[in-house]
Amino acid sequence: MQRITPATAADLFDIAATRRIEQAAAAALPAHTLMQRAGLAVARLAMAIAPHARTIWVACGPGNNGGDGFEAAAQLRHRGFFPVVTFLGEEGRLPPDAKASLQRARDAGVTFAATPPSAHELAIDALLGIGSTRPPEGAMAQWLARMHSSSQPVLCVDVPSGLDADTGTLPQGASHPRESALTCITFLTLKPGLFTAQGRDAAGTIWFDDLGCGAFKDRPTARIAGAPDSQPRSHASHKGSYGDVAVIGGASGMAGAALLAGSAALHGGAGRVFVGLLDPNAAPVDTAQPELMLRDARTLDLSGMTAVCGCGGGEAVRELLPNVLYTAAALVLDADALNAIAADGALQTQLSSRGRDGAPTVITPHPLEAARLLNCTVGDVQGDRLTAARDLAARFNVVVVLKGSGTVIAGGADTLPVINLSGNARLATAGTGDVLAGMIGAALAMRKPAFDAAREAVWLHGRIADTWPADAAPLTAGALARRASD
Ligand SMILES: NC(=O)C1=CN([C@@H]2O[C@H](COP(=O)(O)OP(=O)(O)OC[C@H]3O[C@@H](n4cnc5c(N)ncnc54)[C@H](OP(=O)(O)O)[C@@H]3O)[C@@H](O)[C@H]2O)[C@@H](O)CC1
Ligand SMILES: [K+]
Repeated sequence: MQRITPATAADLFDIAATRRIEQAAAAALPAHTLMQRAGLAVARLAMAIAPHARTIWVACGPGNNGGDGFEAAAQLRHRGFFPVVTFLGEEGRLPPDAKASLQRARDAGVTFAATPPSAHELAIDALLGIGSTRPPEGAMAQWLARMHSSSQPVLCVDVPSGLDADTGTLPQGASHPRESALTCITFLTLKPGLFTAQGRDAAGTIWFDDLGCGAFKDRPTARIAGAPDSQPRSHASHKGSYGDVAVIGGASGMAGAALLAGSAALHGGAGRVFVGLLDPNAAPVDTAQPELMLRDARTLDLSGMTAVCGCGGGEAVRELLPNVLYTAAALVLDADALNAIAADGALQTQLSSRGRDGAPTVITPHPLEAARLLNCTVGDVQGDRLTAARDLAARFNVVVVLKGSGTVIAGGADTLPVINLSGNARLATAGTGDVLAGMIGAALAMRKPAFDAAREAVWLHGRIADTWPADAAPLTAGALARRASD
């Protein structure tokens, strides 16, 4: 059993691949072995979470997820605990594994009840796993709401019931659990939906158990990539070794966004950082960051530079985009640059031919910007973030950083997308996106391949938030930028 952390590197498998893997694993073992192992793993984790529990409520559904619950209840009873099982299903329609485990729970002397116990110290959610086909309703929805409104911990079996294990979406109106009390133990494969969209909030702390089946020979859907390797700088290097970044943005009243991106590029390790401001009346120097070389955006020659374009760009950035797309040696497009491209077919054509020509290009949309670029709704993007990121990457021949909970980094068809696990809600504050764009710019300027530059910067950006002291002042974008070298 392994706890999944932001530093974990592993492949993710969708439901279809998980089914194939489960079939192959089951065929290689005596009947019911997988479910017995799954139930034992649930019981062990339950005992670790609530070692002094008097009552453990095990809510079991109509399929094999419920079977895992019966099996866990049997194992808990054997160890002196008092599980109370509530079962929502028909015994006659249970799959064979679950039926066998139901009998094992009965044989172990587990208590069965028609309604949840009046009090419990731990709830085990074994209602639905990867076989969820529709939103939970009636008693199932009520039981889930009851678990999630209780102050007692919840242990989800395989996936939180109702969560789409491929996309991480929860049915509309699903009760929203509190992360602190949530644990999920998932079996055989790590599923992408646990790590993006609503998955992270719904699952809480995630544990993985391969049920003794080892590594799998199936095509992963995506992966979690863990911490990037740190590469020490060689002693015989100089500022030219780390490249030039030019931030293009900061229209009237929005200079701060461009300065934040510049600061992040600087602290992220770029050799020299120019900030090309779009506001002709902008101050000629940032006295707080004199290392930043402030220029009029229209005067910068971007050939040989990495441009970070769009931060605080307003409408003004639009007129510069044809030149930026044409000349920048490497490019990060953010915010207003993306909005301008979404509204202009000619810029879209230019962007995709730039990518086709092999010029390193990263776009960093949040879901609304992604929806504009894909000409769909935010709901469509959030309903399947992996597909949205892959579609954008394919359409524009770029590396895509689709921001949000479980940021997705997608590249070409032969690159497995990555879901990033570092970061938290401290990043939900103005300017953190500008900082990310600057950090990616610094990594590109150091001539890292675009996908690696994006993945590493996203991870580091999140890690700063994860390591921000709980008792410190709130994390501001300025402070985030200054720690970009961490
Ligand atoms: N076999 C093994 O040894 C192992 C199995 N494992 C475990 O099996 C799980 C997969 O089992 P599974 O395929 O039976 O699917 P599961 O999620 O239990 O649900 C299917 C049932 O729910 C029903 N249903 C669907 N939605 C519903 C709703 N909203 N409200 C009410 N009912 C709803 C659906 O009915 P139907 O849609 O057909 O009407 C069907 O009856 C997997 O996640 C893991 O926990 C692992 O431990 C490895 C070892
Ligand atoms: K479940």
